[in-house]
Amino acid sequence: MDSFKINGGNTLKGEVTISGAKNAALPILMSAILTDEEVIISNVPRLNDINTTIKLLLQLGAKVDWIDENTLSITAGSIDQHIASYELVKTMRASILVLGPLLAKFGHAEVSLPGGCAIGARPVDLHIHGLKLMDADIDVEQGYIKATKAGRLQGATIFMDTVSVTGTENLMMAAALAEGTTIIENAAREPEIVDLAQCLNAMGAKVSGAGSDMLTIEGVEKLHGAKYSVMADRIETGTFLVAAAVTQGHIKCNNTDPKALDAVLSKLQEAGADITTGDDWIELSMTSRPKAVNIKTAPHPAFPTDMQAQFVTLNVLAEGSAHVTETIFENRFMHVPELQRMGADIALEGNTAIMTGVESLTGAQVMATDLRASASLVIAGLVSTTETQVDRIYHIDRGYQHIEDKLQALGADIQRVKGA
Ligand SMILES: CC(=O)N[C@H]1[C@@H](OP(=O)(O)OP(=O)(O)OC[C@H]2O[C@@H](n3ccc(=O)[nH]c3=O)[C@H](O)[C@@H]2O)O[C@H](CO)[C@@H](O)[C@@H]1O
Ligand SMILES: C=C(OP(=O)(O)O)C(=O)O
Repeated sequence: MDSFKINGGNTLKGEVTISGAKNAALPILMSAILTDEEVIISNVPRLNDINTTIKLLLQLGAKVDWIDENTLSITAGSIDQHIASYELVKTMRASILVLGPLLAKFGHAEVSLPGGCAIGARPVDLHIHGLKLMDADIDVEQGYIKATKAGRLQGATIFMDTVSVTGTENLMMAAALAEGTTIIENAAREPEIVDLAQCLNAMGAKVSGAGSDMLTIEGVEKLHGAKYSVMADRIETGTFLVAAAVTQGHIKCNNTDPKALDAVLSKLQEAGADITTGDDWIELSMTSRPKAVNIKTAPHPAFPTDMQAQFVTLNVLAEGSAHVTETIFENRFMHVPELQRMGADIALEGNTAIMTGVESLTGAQVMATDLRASASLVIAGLVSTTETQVDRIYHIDRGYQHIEDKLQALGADIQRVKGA
């Protein structure tokens, strides 16, 4: 397993190009299942999760080719399998996103239940409930969700008890080919939902209301091919901005969308960062130690859970004390014990971490447990006074394209050490 060796102390300076968003690309790639025609998707990040998605589409029988470094061509007309196996689903929970498209297009889907992961139980009951309301027959047997529908799914009004991002996406994709109109109430409002809706509409779907908590999807009989470019990764952007802030650096993130990062930018400003934005760039300059900031995660447009771990690291090094409360996932503080081993002062009380900033951290051998926890440990390594080794970085490779190359270009001393 690969690890990172980081020698902290360098100030991050320069420009970084932000990649396409993992969490938008995954549902968009799956949406190609809904049409027999070719879908060309650009700004696709080169990530392990994308490789897993391609493997899954190929196993189903789709034709998938890279046209250039970040552009994929997918033709799903040849799909003749409808099963997403445990082997793939266990490495990527987002594989659940094949359920809606396969069922809507072929009337049959078998998808392994994803099970829990390091950050929480992560059930998929809302996905199943919504599809049942659309008249699908669904059984859970031997660890698999087995869904069938003779004829087209039926439009329905679906109230989501809890705001779910992939739940909303799965139902939106299923509804695109259903007979009649589907209304999704208490829908997720994340920018990635808007991106998927725009891609579906480019394929001929009739989705409106994306970005609000009520989606209306008028089902159509057929979708057609399209060309679509994936939105920028707001979490990658936020991660680089926090990394620059803790090193008291000055960076510009290009190819990104400041409008998708309101909550994060406002917390960085509260921490003392000077932020300037343009249509597709964000510049951050930090000339002093950050000030501690209180955070509470919640669905968009509130502060994203996927930026929580990075802000814990910022607070660990900040002037003052702060609370970080995680309201989305029940176990998303796995980075805390690792940061404590580097000298962080953090107390955990239920779903709240209470941090009192220290002036510096010392390096240690630490273990990445999930994607954003890994990012927070890398950021801690950038400012620690002795060498940090972050193990199990396959987690980080799920969601950050060439993170060490991008950090090196900004002046960080970080090396990938190849493992067995
Ligand atoms: C691939 C992708 O886009 N992943 C993102 C997506 O994950 P994901 O879509 O899996 O997360 P959800 O929005 O579904 O989860 C939100 C909450 O709803 C609960 N829940 C969800 C579905 C369900 O059927 N039943 C249920 O109870 C979850 O356990 C969690 O407590 O949104 C999360 C919340 O912004 C992000 O952290 C992930 O990065
Ligand atoms: C939790 C995340 O991803 P996933 O839902 O794919 O596990 C994430 O992107 O931070």
